[in-house]
Amino acid sequence: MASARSAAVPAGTERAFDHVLTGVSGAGLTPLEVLRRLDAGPRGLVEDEAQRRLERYGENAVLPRRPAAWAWRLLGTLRDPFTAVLLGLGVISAVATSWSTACVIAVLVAVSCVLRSAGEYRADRSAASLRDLVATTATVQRRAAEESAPLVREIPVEELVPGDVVRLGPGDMVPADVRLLRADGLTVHQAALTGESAPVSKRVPDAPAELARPLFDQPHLCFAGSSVTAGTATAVVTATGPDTHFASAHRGLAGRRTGAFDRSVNGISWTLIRFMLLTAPLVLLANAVLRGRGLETLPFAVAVAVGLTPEMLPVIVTTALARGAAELARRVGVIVKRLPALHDLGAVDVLCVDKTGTLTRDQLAVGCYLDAEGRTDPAVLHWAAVNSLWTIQLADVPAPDALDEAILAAAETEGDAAADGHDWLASAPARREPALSAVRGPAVARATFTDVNGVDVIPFDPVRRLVTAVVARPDRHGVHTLVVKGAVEDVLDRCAIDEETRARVLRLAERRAADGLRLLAVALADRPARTRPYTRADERGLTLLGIVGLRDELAATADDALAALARRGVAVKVLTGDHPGTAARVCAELGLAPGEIVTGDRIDGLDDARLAQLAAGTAVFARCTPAHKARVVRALRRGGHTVGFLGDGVNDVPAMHAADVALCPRDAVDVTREAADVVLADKDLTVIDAAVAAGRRSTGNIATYLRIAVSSNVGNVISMLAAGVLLPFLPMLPAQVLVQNLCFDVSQLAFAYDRPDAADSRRPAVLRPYAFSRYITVFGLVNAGADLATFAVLAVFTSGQTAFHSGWFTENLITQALVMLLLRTAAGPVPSALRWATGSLAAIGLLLPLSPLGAALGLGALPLAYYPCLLVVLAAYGAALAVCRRSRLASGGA
Ligand SMILES: Nc1ncnc2c1ncn2[C@@H]1O[C@H](COP(=O)(O)OP(=O)(O)OP(=O)(O)O)[C@@H](O)[C@H]1O
Ligand SMILES: [Mg+2]
Repeated sequence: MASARSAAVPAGTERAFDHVLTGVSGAGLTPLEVLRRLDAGPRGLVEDEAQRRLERYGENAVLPRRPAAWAWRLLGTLRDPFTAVLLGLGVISAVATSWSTACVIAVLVAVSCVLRSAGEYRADRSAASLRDLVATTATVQRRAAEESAPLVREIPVEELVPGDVVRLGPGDMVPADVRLLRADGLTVHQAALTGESAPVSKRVPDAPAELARPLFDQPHLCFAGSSVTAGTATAVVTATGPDTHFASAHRGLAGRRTGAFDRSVNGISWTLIRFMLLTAPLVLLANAVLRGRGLETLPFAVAVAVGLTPEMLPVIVTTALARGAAELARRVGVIVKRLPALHDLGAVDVLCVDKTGTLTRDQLAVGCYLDAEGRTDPAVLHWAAVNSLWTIQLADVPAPDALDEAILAAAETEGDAAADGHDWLASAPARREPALSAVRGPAVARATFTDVNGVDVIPFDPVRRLVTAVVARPDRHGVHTLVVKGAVEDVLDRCAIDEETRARVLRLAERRAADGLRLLAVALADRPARTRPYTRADERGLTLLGIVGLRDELAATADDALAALARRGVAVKVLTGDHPGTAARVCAELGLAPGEIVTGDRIDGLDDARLAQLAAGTAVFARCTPAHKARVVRALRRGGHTVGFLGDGVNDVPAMHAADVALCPRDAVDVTREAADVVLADKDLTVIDAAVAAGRRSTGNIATYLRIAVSSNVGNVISMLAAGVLLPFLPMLPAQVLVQNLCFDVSQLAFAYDRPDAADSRRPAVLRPYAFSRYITVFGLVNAGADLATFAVLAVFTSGQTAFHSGWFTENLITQALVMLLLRTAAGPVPSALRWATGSLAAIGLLLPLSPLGAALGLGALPLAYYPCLLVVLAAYGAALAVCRRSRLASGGA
């Protein structure tokens, strides 16, 4: 595969370590040789050298972090379907040599593109600054100077350079392409590169023969874009940023999942475009059949079609979402990393959460330690502590784990209390291990044991649900002791016990779990000492010691948050890896009726359709592996729900990817934060309610725009068709139609600043194309009625097309302003943006026909007698709107 990599590097590019890269993956170099070729060492780069390399090779980012240039942004907006349709119509007008229409369409396209790129630029900038707040870091080992001791510290991922020595632990993103120097039980998830969903194990290979495998299967290489699911490692960076395999595979691809937002906005856009494409032939046909007009009506038909296009939709959407996101960040510290996720959040009707650290505080305290008979036995706690201690000690990156922390703290207290009774816990002096004391603080460091020595670790993973520490005991020469702790069922599966004992221990666990305790079983096995590493295959034939029970406090605001979500019509489901009994108790305490609890094994036995059925009616899923969680989420989505997932662990990542919108607390591990669309300021769950409400408000504003824009456009088309047939001339000149349309569009931007009715955010808000249809029909007809009344007035008071055009133009703009004020959903005071917009519309409507610009457009002054009559028509129109709204004749919408 060496050739594959070298082939990917363009010839003649002087990238830093091409020679090394090819060598690294192919030639079976030893770690030391790799380091030498990278001009690096196992102790890490010197800071100055790292700085030089950063300047030379650039930031370690796949895409440049600078916002795109203006020209690119403008070009990008041309790709949107509305703009494309407008441009198409412009070309048709040009071909028909209707130059004025073509020019006005060009102006329209330009205005909408400029507005749109300005809106997107602002939105991108604020989203980027929000994202920076939750950016991921890499653990790097560097030295201040050549002779200084190496220092392990966190740096922004972008500052990594080739030759850097990095540490990897569970929950880390692999920050660049790296070559492993040392690895311990490392498994990584490389789905982003290979599409393979199961994690693969990585290690420093024993035999060079293994290096002949395909690139991504090579055991000693890890790649940017993958993440660590279990185990730890130390590695040297071989390629960064655009040189990584991830970058070459994803060049130009956004690679995001499509959520509810993309589906609904795309759906609406295409419905409208289809409708619009139908209008032009209809206008042509009506004029041809009833008036015998020919192709000379083409520019008019085109203008009517353009008038129907809500080309400001993308601008409104971006502005409304960006405003919502900025407000959330300011008010409750919730960070929306991807704007459409805010809409999806408002649409969520099922929120799945994990238990520990989400519903509970993840501040555990040991509640009991029992032998297999249910009697208190300090030896159980002791061995659990030995396991915790060495799991932490032997990891390259000590990963904080509340469970292990609690066990060590309890063991220390127990040791102090029984200092003379038990000799299993040495009191002092403690052997302070730098890695541990750095992470844990003094309390844990004191609990170090002097009588056992860690040899190896088989790290925890959420599928196996257990962790093994291998230790050597001073009193047993030539023997290694495997200390295993983990989920009761999974440890029992690996113990040499009879069915009866197994059943008894399971019952004991059941009883304790019903008290809400988290349970771990502890087991031992002696093996002849060896130097070969221990593997999962060694975890069998164990002797059961007993179980440790840990208590976890409920999160302070969890019950309030769940109640608030229920009021908003969001069903909460718990997906946990824990014991069903523990999960049931926690849910009951939170007032969440657990009902029947479904376990992971049961999920395995169901096909997708049956699972979808079951999932809809189940509130708690226990003993779930990461894959189970993801399957449940997918099943719920298939059942028509919009699903959010809130989790904080590596084991939640697959489910987060499967959900419409993924949430995590700010202190979650890197992969989880990377997978999340929405990052919560802290573990206070009540902010989710605020976020959901903000999402629904943004969606509400977009829906208001759509309802009003589309219904008045529909009204206009009906009037145009009617007038076209009734009049001996065109009811409006193409340029007039387009100018009027431009005024409508720009004024409607104000809806992004409205605050919709609170009642609107009481249920999940989804934009559905067909939900608007009744509303649009009713108000479209009322609008057309006002136009026809105006035609009658004009017929009485005026003659000639200029006066007719002017009269209708004035009426149209003022009715539009009325509609905007009367049909907005909010009951509160009119925001100033909307006051300005409607005021300006009315002013333009009244004054433009009198101005020189009006004259250029073919408009002119109107007889004074027209105005009082117009007032009567407007009053009647306003009254009709109010009646329709009140009678809920036209309910529907978002
Ligand atoms: N450090 C550990 N050592 C041993 N066993 C553990 C450890 N952490 C978790 N387990 C076991 O693995 C099971 C699943 O843990 P995991 O962290 O995967 O659960 P989860 O899905 O995150 O659940 P939760 O909803 O409680 O967060 C736990 O119930 C426990 O029995
Ligand atoms: Mg968890």
